[in-house]
Amino acid sequence: MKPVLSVEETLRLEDLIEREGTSKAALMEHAGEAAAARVAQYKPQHVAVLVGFGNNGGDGWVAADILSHQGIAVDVVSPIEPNEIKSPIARHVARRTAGRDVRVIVGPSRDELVSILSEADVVLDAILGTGFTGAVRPPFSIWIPALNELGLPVVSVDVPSGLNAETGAVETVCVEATATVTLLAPKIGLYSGEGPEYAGEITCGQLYSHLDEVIGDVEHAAEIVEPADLVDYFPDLPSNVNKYSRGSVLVVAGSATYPGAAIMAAKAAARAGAGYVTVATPDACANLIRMALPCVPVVGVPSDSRGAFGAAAASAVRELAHKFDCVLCGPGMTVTAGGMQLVTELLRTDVPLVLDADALNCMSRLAIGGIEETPEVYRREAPLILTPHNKELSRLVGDEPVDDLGSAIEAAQKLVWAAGSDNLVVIAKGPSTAIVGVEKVLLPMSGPASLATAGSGDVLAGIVAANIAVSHGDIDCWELLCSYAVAVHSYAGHAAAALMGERSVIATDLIDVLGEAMNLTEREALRDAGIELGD
Ligand SMILES: NC(=O)C1=CN([C@@H]2O[C@H](COP(=O)(O)OP(=O)(O)OC[C@H]3O[C@@H](n4cnc5c(N)ncnc54)[C@H](OP(=O)(O)O)[C@@H]3O)[C@@H](O)[C@H]2O)[C@H](O)CC1
Ligand SMILES: [K+]
Repeated sequence: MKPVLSVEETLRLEDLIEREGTSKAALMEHAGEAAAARVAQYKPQHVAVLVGFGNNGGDGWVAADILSHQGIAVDVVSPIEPNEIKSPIARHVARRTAGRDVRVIVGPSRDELVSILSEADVVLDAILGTGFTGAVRPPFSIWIPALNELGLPVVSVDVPSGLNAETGAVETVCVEATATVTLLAPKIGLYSGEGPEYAGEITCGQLYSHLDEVIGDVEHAAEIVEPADLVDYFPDLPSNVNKYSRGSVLVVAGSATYPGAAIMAAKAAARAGAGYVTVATPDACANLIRMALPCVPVVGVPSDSRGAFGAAAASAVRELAHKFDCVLCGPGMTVTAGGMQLVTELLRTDVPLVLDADALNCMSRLAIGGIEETPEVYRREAPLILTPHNKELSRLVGDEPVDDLGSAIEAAQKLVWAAGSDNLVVIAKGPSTAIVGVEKVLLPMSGPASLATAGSGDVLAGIVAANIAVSHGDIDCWELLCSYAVAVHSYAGHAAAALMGERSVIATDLIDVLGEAMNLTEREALRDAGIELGD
């Protein structure tokens, strides 16, 4: 797993490295080397380097020098003369580079800038990095749209200029990068808010060879899950299993209004490897679900007058629950008094539990204000996995706004820290999903746009429940198990898009390709771990 840092954590890390004997000036030289190496991959003959006033600009000046030594024509565009740069280390490298074989253009007009950029094969964006805040001021507010309009390949240093490295917010304008070389460790803003939209392909510049020895001493905002991290998470399928010992899931879901959610969650759980899946659903929709799922037993429990779980459903489901390796509750159930009783009862059982969709909305109504104020409601011994999207997560923490990765992580941490249990994990779903446990925040591979379709969350909930059931509790890190489930879901998005076209994917397509998605996840993990693949 690769740590992802906030801006403050990055500064702490730089200080730590300096104390170990590597100066910030030396880090800037390595940053410039990493940026130059990424630009050189485009095999350019002519490069334009846009530099700002700070150290991000310093990295650009170093890169310009290296690229010109490789025989590439380099134009450096700066808002001020090298001598006027305030940061001593950036000023030093700027003056050094200006004395070499590069063309330096200071303070060009918009038209001059466009004509310089038009000659370049690749542009290096070293305007603004982690020191940027607020709205982009002139002249960069003129440079950035002019650059974007040309549509050239752009490599950004550390973060695309205009992106807030902490929040991923773009207030006014931001460089649309083809690639970003982030320095030392990825910045959280690249994965949050609008970061993924602007950053292009993210690689990390290795500036310090002993990073592994010091990074543990700096707290980090999150960790990126790499394919190889999942190499131990492929459930075996030994020949001596039966349908029960493979892992059983009870899906408590559906209502007369939303029977389809129960169908998708149950089918996804079965396709994701659970040997025995049963649906408990209100009587009102039980027959419909039976017809749709011939391979799944469907137990009808008392409905209310609207065809949702009624008051007597809770005790009926509690009786059933303890016979299963995992219970998934929520898809399509709607929020009713019966549903709230049901969720309360399930939280009291000792069966691993996944709460999704309206089970989360029921849960948020079990307390006034944020549910984290009354953690006894959801604190339990057995694993509890919550799978909220931003709105559901916001309701769980007393309607505090949750609108980007950072605020989602914060809200999820409130919940897990209040309960203080290793067995509680929040899968905070969004364009970038975070998996939040007491000690870890993991960022699994983000999924393709094809996953943004109704029912996609029901499918993910089914995959999570199946993997919990299949593991039979033999798991030392629930966050990684959830990352595996999210990765399978993402690969299903890719596989379904390849078959159907990205715009056409619907949730049932994801279920149909789950087998292929599990194979893809496994193959990628083995390849990343350097394990030879058979034919
Ligand atoms: N992580 C590492 O190990 C290393 C990172 N390096 C690089 O350094 C930058 C951070 O450098 P810093 O000097 O702190 O900040 P920036 O260069 O990103 O930006 C500061 C300048 O930007 C101006 N600024 C700030 N906000 C705005 C705005 N809204 N509009 C226009 N200009 C803005 C600011 O001007 P002030 O007037 O506010 O002072 C500064 O001039 C990091 O990202 C890496 O690229 C080092 O190479 C060392 C290794
Ligand atoms: K930049």
